[in-house]
Amino acid sequence: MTDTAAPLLSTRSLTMLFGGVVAVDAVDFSLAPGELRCLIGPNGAGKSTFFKMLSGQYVPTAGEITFRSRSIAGSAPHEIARLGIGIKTQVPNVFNGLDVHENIWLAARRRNSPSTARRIARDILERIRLSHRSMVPVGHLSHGQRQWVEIGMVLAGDPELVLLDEPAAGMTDEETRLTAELIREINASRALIIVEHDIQFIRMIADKVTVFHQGGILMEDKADTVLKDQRVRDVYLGKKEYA
Ligand SMILES: Nc1ncnc2c1ncn2[C@@H]1O[C@H](COP(=O)(O)OP(=O)(O)OP(=O)(O)O)[C@@H](O)[C@H]1O
Repeated sequence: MTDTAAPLLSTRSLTMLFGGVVAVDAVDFSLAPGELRCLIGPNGAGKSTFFKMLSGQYVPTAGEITFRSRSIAGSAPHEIARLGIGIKTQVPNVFNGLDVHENIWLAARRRNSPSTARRIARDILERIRLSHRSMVPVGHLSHGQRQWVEIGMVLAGDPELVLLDEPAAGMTDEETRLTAELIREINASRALIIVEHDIQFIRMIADKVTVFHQGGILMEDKADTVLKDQRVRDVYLGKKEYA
Protein backbone atom coordinates (compact mmCIF):
# COMPACT_ATOMS: atom_id res chain seq x y z
CA MET A 1 0.00 0.00 0.00
CA THR A 2 1.46 3.37 -1.02
CA ASP A 3 0.14 6.89 -1.11
CA THR A 4 0.08 6.68 -4.90
CA ALA A 5 -2.26 3.65 -4.98
CA ALA A 6 -5.80 4.42 -6.12
CA PRO A 7 -7.98 4.95 -3.05
CA LEU A 8 -10.43 2.21 -2.10
CA LEU A 9 -12.97 4.87 -1.16
CA SER A 10 -13.06 8.60 -1.74
CA THR A 11 -15.55 11.42 -1.44
CA ARG A 12 -15.54 14.77 -3.17
CA SER A 13 -17.47 17.77 -1.89
CA LEU A 14 -19.82 15.36 -0.12
CA THR A 15 -22.66 17.36 1.40
CA MET A 16 -25.83 16.61 3.35
CA LEU A 17 -28.39 19.22 4.31
CA PHE A 18 -31.32 18.64 6.64
CA GLY A 19 -33.52 21.66 6.02
CA GLY A 20 -31.28 24.56 7.03
CA VAL A 21 -28.76 22.36 8.89
CA VAL A 22 -25.53 21.55 7.04
CA ALA A 23 -24.78 18.15 8.61
CA VAL A 24 -21.88 17.33 6.26
CA ASP A 25 -20.21 20.21 4.46
CA ALA A 26 -18.30 19.52 1.20
CA VAL A 27 -16.14 16.75 2.63
CA ASP A 28 -13.16 15.44 0.64
CA PHE A 29 -12.07 12.13 2.15
CA SER A 30 -9.84 9.32 0.95
CA LEU A 31 -9.16 5.83 2.27
CA ALA A 32 -6.39 3.60 0.91
CA PRO A 33 -6.94 -0.12 0.28
CA GLY A 34 -6.48 -2.07 3.51
CA GLU A 35 -6.44 1.05 5.68
CA LEU A 36 -7.93 1.34 9.18
CA ARG A 37 -9.24 4.84 9.87
CA CYS A 38 -10.95 6.20 12.96
CA LEU A 39 -13.39 9.11 12.78
CA ILE A 40 -13.76 11.24 15.87
CA GLY A 41 -15.47 14.54 16.64
CA PRO A 42 -17.94 16.13 19.03
CA ASN A 43 -21.65 15.24 19.06
CA GLY A 44 -23.35 16.64 15.99
CA ALA A 45 -20.10 16.93 13.98
CA GLY A 46 -21.57 14.90 11.11
CA LYS A 47 -19.87 11.50 11.55
CA SER A 48 -23.03 9.37 11.52
CA THR A 49 -24.50 11.28 8.59
CA PHE A 50 -21.24 10.79 6.68
CA PHE A 51 -21.41 7.03 7.43
CA LYS A 52 -25.03 6.80 6.35
CA MET A 53 -24.20 8.35 2.98
CA LEU A 54 -21.37 5.84 2.49
CA SER A 55 -23.70 2.91 3.24
CA GLY A 56 -26.61 4.23 1.15
CA GLN A 57 -28.96 4.95 4.05
CA TYR A 58 -28.92 8.64 3.08
CA VAL A 59 -28.83 10.09 -0.43
CA PRO A 60 -26.31 12.97 -0.40
CA THR A 61 -27.57 16.45 -1.20
CA ALA A 62 -24.47 16.99 -3.33
CA GLY A 63 -21.04 15.56 -4.03
CA GLU A 64 -19.53 12.26 -5.05
CA ILE A 65 -18.61 8.95 -3.42
CA THR A 66 -16.30 6.60 -5.29
CA PHE A 67 -15.73 3.01 -4.14
CA ARG A 68 -13.35 0.80 -6.13
CA SER A 69 -13.50 3.35 -8.94
CA ARG A 70 -17.33 3.21 -9.11
CA SER A 71 -19.63 6.07 -8.28
CA ILE A 72 -21.96 4.97 -5.48
CA ALA A 73 -23.52 8.18 -4.14
CA GLY A 74 -27.27 7.64 -3.90
CA SER A 75 -27.11 3.88 -4.62
CA ALA A 76 -29.43 1.68 -2.56
CA PRO A 77 -27.98 0.06 0.60
CA HIS A 78 -28.26 -3.47 -0.84
CA GLU A 79 -26.35 -2.44 -3.98
CA ILE A 80 -23.59 -0.86 -1.90
CA ALA A 81 -23.43 -3.99 0.29
CA ARG A 82 -23.13 -6.14 -2.83
CA LEU A 83 -20.23 -3.99 -4.06
CA GLY A 84 -18.35 -4.72 -0.83
CA ILE A 85 -19.20 -2.22 1.92
CA GLY A 86 -20.55 -3.76 5.16
CA ILE A 87 -21.86 -1.63 8.01
CA LYS A 88 -22.57 -2.20 11.69
CA THR A 89 -24.71 0.63 12.97
CA GLN A 90 -25.55 1.52 16.56
CA VAL A 91 -29.05 0.12 15.98
CA PRO A 92 -29.10 -3.62 16.85
CA ASN A 93 -29.53 -5.87 13.86
CA VAL A 94 -29.55 -9.32 15.51
CA PHE A 95 -32.38 -11.82 16.03
CA ASN A 96 -32.40 -12.18 19.82
CA GLY A 97 -34.47 -15.40 19.74
CA LEU A 98 -32.06 -17.20 17.40
CA ASP A 99 -28.76 -18.60 18.57
CA VAL A 100 -25.35 -17.21 17.67
CA HIS A 101 -24.69 -19.72 14.91
CA GLU A 102 -28.14 -19.21 13.35
CA ASN A 103 -27.67 -15.43 13.21
CA ILE A 104 -24.33 -15.69 11.45
CA TRP A 105 -25.42 -18.58 9.22
CA LEU A 106 -28.45 -16.54 8.06
CA ALA A 107 -26.21 -13.58 7.21
CA ALA A 108 -23.83 -15.87 5.26
CA ARG A 109 -26.74 -17.67 3.57
CA ARG A 110 -27.78 -14.51 1.70
CA ARG A 111 -25.06 -15.13 -0.83
CA ASN A 112 -24.01 -18.73 -0.31
CA SER A 113 -25.31 -22.28 -0.44
CA PRO A 114 -26.37 -23.80 2.90
CA SER A 115 -23.17 -25.86 3.21
CA THR A 116 -20.87 -22.95 2.29
CA ALA A 117 -22.79 -20.75 4.75
CA ARG A 118 -22.15 -23.38 7.46
CA ARG A 119 -18.40 -23.31 6.78
CA ILE A 120 -18.31 -19.51 6.75
CA ALA A 121 -20.32 -19.37 10.00
CA ARG A 122 -17.92 -21.82 11.67
CA ASP A 123 -14.88 -19.73 10.66
CA ILE A 124 -16.50 -16.49 11.80
CA LEU A 125 -17.56 -17.97 15.15
CA GLU A 126 -13.90 -18.71 15.83
CA ARG A 127 -12.81 -15.26 14.76
CA ILE A 128 -15.34 -13.52 17.00
CA ARG A 129 -14.39 -15.86 19.87
CA LEU A 130 -17.88 -17.30 20.28
CA SER A 131 -17.51 -20.92 19.10
CA HIS A 132 -18.17 -22.07 22.67
CA ARG A 133 -21.46 -20.14 22.73
CA SER A 134 -22.68 -20.97 19.25
CA MET A 135 -25.98 -22.49 20.45
CA VAL A 136 -26.84 -19.78 22.97
CA PRO A 137 -29.72 -17.44 22.00
CA VAL A 138 -28.24 -14.04 21.21
CA GLY A 139 -30.63 -12.44 23.70
CA HIS A 140 -28.79 -14.29 26.50
CA LEU A 141 -25.35 -12.92 25.61
CA SER A 142 -23.54 -10.01 27.26
CA HIS A 143 -23.70 -6.64 25.51
CA GLY A 144 -20.14 -7.05 24.25
CA GLN A 145 -20.78 -10.54 22.88
CA ARG A 146 -23.86 -9.29 21.01
CA GLN A 147 -21.68 -6.62 19.40
CA TRP A 148 -19.31 -9.36 18.23
CA VAL A 149 -22.22 -11.30 16.72
CA GLU A 150 -23.13 -8.14 14.80
CA ILE A 151 -19.57 -7.75 13.59
CA GLY A 152 -19.66 -11.44 12.60
CA MET A 153 -22.84 -10.85 10.59
CA VAL A 154 -21.10 -8.02 8.72
CA LEU A 155 -18.09 -10.27 8.02
CA ALA A 156 -20.44 -12.96 6.68
CA GLY A 157 -21.09 -10.64 3.71
CA ASP A 158 -17.33 -10.72 2.95
CA PRO A 159 -17.00 -6.92 2.59
CA GLU A 160 -13.79 -5.29 1.40
CA LEU A 161 -14.60 -2.26 3.55
CA VAL A 162 -16.18 -2.55 7.03
CA LEU A 163 -17.88 0.48 8.65
CA LEU A 164 -18.33 0.26 12.42
CA ASP A 165 -20.27 2.89 14.37
CA GLU A 166 -19.01 2.97 17.98
CA PRO A 167 -18.16 -0.74 18.29
CA ALA A 168 -16.82 -0.38 21.85
CA ALA A 169 -19.73 1.65 23.27
CA GLY A 170 -20.96 0.23 26.58
CA MET A 171 -18.32 -2.50 26.72
CA THR A 172 -16.34 -3.59 29.77
CA ASP A 173 -12.58 -2.98 29.72
CA GLU A 174 -11.93 -6.63 28.88
CA GLU A 175 -14.53 -6.64 26.07
CA THR A 176 -13.01 -3.41 24.72
CA ARG A 177 -9.54 -5.00 24.69
CA LEU A 178 -10.85 -8.08 22.87
CA THR A 179 -12.72 -5.90 20.39
CA ALA A 180 -9.52 -4.00 19.60
CA GLU A 181 -7.79 -7.35 19.00
CA LEU A 182 -10.64 -8.51 16.75
CA ILE A 183 -10.51 -5.28 14.73
CA ARG A 184 -6.76 -5.65 14.22
CA GLU A 185 -7.35 -9.19 12.94
CA ILE A 186 -10.12 -8.04 10.59
CA ASN A 187 -7.77 -5.33 9.30
CA ALA A 188 -5.28 -7.99 8.18
CA SER A 189 -7.57 -8.60 5.20
CA ARG A 190 -10.07 -5.72 5.05
CA ALA A 191 -10.21 -1.93 5.26
CA LEU A 192 -12.19 -0.38 8.11
CA ILE A 193 -13.62 3.01 9.03
CA ILE A 194 -14.60 3.26 12.69
CA VAL A 195 -16.54 6.03 14.40
CA GLU A 196 -15.52 5.99 18.03
CA HIS A 197 -15.61 8.21 21.10
CA ASP A 198 -13.43 6.14 23.42
CA ILE A 199 -9.95 7.63 23.23
CA GLN A 200 -8.28 4.67 24.94
CA PHE A 201 -9.87 2.36 22.39
CA ILE A 202 -8.71 4.60 19.53
CA ARG A 203 -5.18 4.43 20.91
CA MET A 204 -5.40 0.62 20.83
CA ILE A 205 -6.42 0.39 17.18
CA ALA A 206 -5.82 3.57 15.28
CA ASP A 207 -3.17 4.36 12.79
CA LYS A 208 -4.67 7.44 11.17
CA VAL A 209 -7.51 9.52 12.62
CA THR A 210 -9.87 11.96 10.89
CA VAL A 211 -11.45 14.64 13.08
CA PHE A 212 -14.89 15.95 12.09
CA HIS A 213 -16.07 19.32 13.34
CA GLN A 214 -19.20 21.22 12.28
CA GLY A 215 -19.72 19.01 9.24
CA GLY A 216 -16.17 19.35 7.90
CA ILE A 217 -12.78 17.73 8.43
CA LEU A 218 -10.80 19.66 11.03
CA MET A 219 -7.68 17.52 10.87
CA GLU A 220 -6.35 14.19 9.66
CA ASP A 221 -3.10 12.61 10.83
CA LYS A 222 -1.50 9.83 12.86
CA ALA A 223 -3.45 9.11 16.05
CA ASP A 224 -0.73 10.41 18.39
CA THR A 225 -0.40 13.70 16.51
CA VAL A 226 -4.17 14.21 16.40
CA LEU A 227 -4.73 13.44 20.05
CA LYS A 228 -2.03 15.94 21.06
CA ASP A 229 -3.28 18.73 18.79
CA GLN A 230 -4.48 21.85 20.56
CA ARG A 231 -7.39 22.49 18.15
CA VAL A 232 -8.60 18.92 18.60
CA ARG A 233 -8.33 19.25 22.37
CA ASP A 234 -10.32 22.47 22.22
CA VAL A 235 -13.20 21.21 20.08
CA TYR A 236 -13.40 17.61 21.12
CA LEU A 237 -11.28 16.20 23.85
CA GLY A 238 -12.17 18.89 26.38
CA LYS A 239 -12.07 17.21 29.76
CA LYS A 240 -11.73 13.69 28.31
CA GLU A 241 -8.83 11.53 29.50
CA TYR A 242 -6.21 11.47 26.81
CA ALA A 243 -2.91 11.47 28.67
N1 LIG B 1 -32.27 12.91 10.28
C1 LIG B 1 -31.89 14.15 10.62
N2 LIG B 1 -32.74 15.21 10.48
C2 LIG B 1 -32.35 16.46 10.81
N3 LIG B 1 -31.13 16.77 11.29
C3 LIG B 1 -30.25 15.76 11.45
C4 LIG B 1 -30.58 14.40 11.14
N4 LIG B 1 -29.50 13.62 11.40
C5 LIG B 1 -28.55 14.45 11.86
N5 LIG B 1 -28.98 15.73 11.89
C6 LIG B 1 -28.20 16.91 12.31
O1 LIG B 1 -27.02 16.89 11.54
C7 LIG B 1 -25.88 17.26 12.33
C8 LIG B 1 -24.87 16.11 12.31
O2 LIG B 1 -25.39 14.99 13.05
P1 LIG B 1 -24.67 13.58 13.14
O3 LIG B 1 -25.59 12.66 13.87
O4 LIG B 1 -24.21 13.16 11.79
O5 LIG B 1 -23.40 13.90 14.05
P2 LIG B 1 -22.42 12.90 14.80
O6 LIG B 1 -21.06 13.47 14.63
O7 LIG B 1 -22.64 11.51 14.30
O8 LIG B 1 -22.88 13.02 16.30
P3 LIG B 1 -22.89 11.88 17.46
O9 LIG B 1 -21.47 11.71 17.86
O10 LIG B 1 -23.73 12.51 18.53
O11 LIG B 1 -23.51 10.64 16.88
C9 LIG B 1 -26.43 17.58 13.71
O12 LIG B 1 -26.66 18.97 13.76
C10 LIG B 1 -27.75 16.83 13.76
O13 LIG B 1 -28.66 17.45 14.62
